Order: sequence, then structure tokens, then C-alpha cells
Amino acid sequence: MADSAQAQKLVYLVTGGCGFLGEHVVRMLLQREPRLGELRVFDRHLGPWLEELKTGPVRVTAIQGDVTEAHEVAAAVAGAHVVIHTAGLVDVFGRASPETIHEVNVQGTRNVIEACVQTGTQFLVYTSSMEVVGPNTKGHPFYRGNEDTLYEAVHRHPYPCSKALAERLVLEANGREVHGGLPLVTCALRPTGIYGEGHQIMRDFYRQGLRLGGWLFRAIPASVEHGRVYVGNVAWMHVLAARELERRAALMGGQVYFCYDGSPYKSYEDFNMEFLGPCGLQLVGARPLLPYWVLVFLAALNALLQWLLRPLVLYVPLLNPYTLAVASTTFTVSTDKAQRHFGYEPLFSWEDSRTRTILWVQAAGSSAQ
Ligand SMILES: NC(=O)c1ccc[n+]([C@@H]2O[C@H](COP(=O)([O-])OP(=O)(O)OC[C@H]3O[C@@H](n4cnc5c(N)ncnc54)[C@H](O)[C@@H]3O)[C@@H](O)[C@H]2O)c1
Ligand SMILES: CC(C)CCC[C@@H](C)[C@H]1CC[C@H]2[C@@H]3[C@H](O)C=C4C[C@@H](O)CC[C@]4(C)[C@H]3CC[C@]12C
Repeated sequence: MADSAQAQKLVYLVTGGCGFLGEHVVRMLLQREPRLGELRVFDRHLGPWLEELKTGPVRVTAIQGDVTEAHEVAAAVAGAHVVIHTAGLVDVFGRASPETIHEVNVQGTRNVIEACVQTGTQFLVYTSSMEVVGPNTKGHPFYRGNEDTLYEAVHRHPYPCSKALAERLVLEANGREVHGGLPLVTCALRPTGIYGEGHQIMRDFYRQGLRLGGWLFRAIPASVEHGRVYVGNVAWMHVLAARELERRAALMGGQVYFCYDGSPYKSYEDFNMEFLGPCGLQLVGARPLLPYWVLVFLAALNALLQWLLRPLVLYVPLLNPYTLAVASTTFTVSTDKAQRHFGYEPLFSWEDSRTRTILWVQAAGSSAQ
């Protein structure tokens, strides 16, 4: 990636490139990264949509592989200039065991770092999460905070624990010597709750509302702010960060950045209604219909049922003590660090993000997507 070789075409690797965010990163790279020569898409499950990308001017290589398998990761990383590591097991519902979550999110990330070191790949962007910071188990609000805001990060749930450990590995790896003698440059991006085309939980809420005759029932007070960011802007931030890591290595190396855009500060449910409302759903109640202690009881009951039924069937309700805590604790960000460090400005306005999401919800809600 030397200045003298402006025209040099680069090889990018996106792990988890067939996931919700990963697909947007892949498409964004193809649309907006002029130096892209080859794009390797690494995922445990390859999407059929990749086929259509293979006919374009950039070479797209689909690699079916598992980040927990060090040799598969090393083979995919070899010869890549930049790695965007977005693969992860996003499970706050108890589908996977804590050991599996750790294996994929922590050991998988370790494998990616070691592969960069062994094969001489110098630039690594890691998709972290707001949950590396919080909400913490004490329910402390994080109100429009930034990367420097002091906050007691206390993790117990396997998912945030794994993201926090993985992020630390990535940041500590910054400056390590890679094969060939150059230093590894890393940074971590921390999205809040991502929404947009492909957001399965949004689609599930829509379908549930349709089943209930067009009604959803408020569970969380409207005053609890939950941070959200549009998937296209998160993808754009990854592309920009990856592009600028070389030029601004001294500034960006080892840094964390929250992902942000112009999405409004609202409660989780009120925010969802920005999309579900225009699709015909209504949120009933200016206040929660059930007292909070009832939700706490139901969440605990769900956790107990999940545990009791596990030998027979996998019971995975949306509501559990952890998801209730996340949804009912204010956690929003207000920062311009990505703008200051690497010139990030959201690519999509709030109006664009909203319209695109509404169109997707309408289409996805009525089909089997
Ligand atoms: N969705 C959100 O709101 C959100 C918010 C903050 C951070 N994140 C982070 O963003 C990343 C992407 O999340 P997402 O919402 O797109 O999830 P997703 O589940 O849609 O995508 C994850 C992708 O990783 C792949 N993957 C999982 N295990 C793998 C393995 N062992 N080997 C190879 N590939 C594997 C999956 O097949 C999937 O395609 C994750 O690292 C997640 O922690 C997501
Ligand atoms: C009305 C509620 C009680 C229903 C439960 C909603 C719950 C399923 C939602 C609320 C908040 C959501 C999380 C939040 O947006 C941020 C993230 C970070 C990311 O790293 C992974 C996804 C996650 C945990 C969202 C999962 C779904 C949550 C908990």
C-alpha cells in the first residue's frame, strides 16, 4: 500500500461477509473502494447472492470456512492487504453455549490476528460492539457518551464478555511485527444496535405485529434511550477505516470508535415504530402496559424454562434477563471521533436510512426472506 504505487490494486478479506453487516460491507467495498482488486468473502455459510457479484469487474472469491479453524483462516488471509473481521456469533438469546460463543468470538479473533502476523497482512479492522462497554449489569445509564466517557463496564453474559475479550486482543495486537517486518495496525469499531435491510429481529417484530392484528404492546418506558445506527453507515465506516488505516496508522492504530450517524435518540420500541408504523403497525400504550417487575419475572421464567427444556427442545424467547436489561437501560452515543480521526461522515441521512429500512421491512415481512 505504498504511496508510490497509487494504482496498486488491493486484496481485501471480509470475514463473516455473508452476515447482516458483512453483506453490506462487501457491497460497500465493491461500490466505494477504488483500490479494490480482489475481494475475499469468508463465511461459514455462503449466501447465494455472492454469485451475482462474481460477474463484476472486481474478482470476488467466496471462501467457505470457519474462523475457529486456524488453518482455514490463515489460508484465506495469506496475500490479503486488509482484513475486516466481522464474523461473530451474535447470541444474546441462549441459542449457543457460552463455550461456543467464546470459541467463535475470542479464539476466532485470535486466529485472525495470528494469521495476519504469520502471513504479513498489515491492516485489521475489527467489528466490536457497544456491549464491550455496556449496558452494565448494574443498569447504569450511558447517556450520549463517547469513547472517553468513564463507565463501569461489568460483563457477565457470554456475548459481551466474548466481544470485550476479542476487542482487547485486537487492540493489544496493534504494533506487533508481521511477517516481513512491518507493524500490524488495528482498530475496533463499536456499533450500537444496527438496523436496516437484513435486520432479522426487526422483521420478526413486524411479523409478530401482523399476527397480533397490527398491534404491538409497549414494554419499555419511552424515556429509555437505546442507541441505533444504520447498517449502511456502519459498513461505510468499516470501508473508510480500512482505507485510512495505512495513511493514519499512528493516529488510528489501537483505537476504538463508536459507530454513529444521524439516527434519532429513542427507546428501542419507539425507534422500531419509525419503520413498523409506516408498515401499518401500532404501538399500544404511552406507558408500559405491564409493571417492570412483571417483565423481570417473565424474563426470569423464560430463562428457567430454557434451562429446564434444554435437554428436550431449544426454547429461545426474545425476552430474558439480559435482553430486558439491555432494552431497559439507556445507552446512547454522541461522538465525532471517527470524523476527526479518519474523516467519517455518514453516507446515508436519517431519512434515507429510514426509507430504505421501511421498504425492506415491507418486502421481507410478506416474503420468506
Ligand atoms: N447486529 C448488531 O446490532 C450488532 C451490533 C454491534 C456489533 N455487532 C457485531 O457485528 C458483527 C456482525 O454481526 P451481524 O449482526 O451481522 O451478525 P450475523 O449473524 O448476521 O453475521 C455474522 C456472520 O458471521 C458468520 N459466522 C459466524 N460464526 C462463524 C464462524 N465460526 N466462522 C466463520 N463465519 C462465522 C455467520 O455465518 C454470519 O454470516 C458481529 O461481530 C457482531 O458482534 C452486531
Ligand atoms: C421490548 C423488549 C423487552 C424486547 C427485547 C428486545 C431485545 C431483543 C433487543 C433490545 C436491544 C437489542 C440489542 C441491542 O440493540 C444491541 C445489540 C448489540 C450487538 O452487539 C448484538 C445485538 C444486540 C445485543 C441487540 C440484540 C437484541 C436486543 C437485546
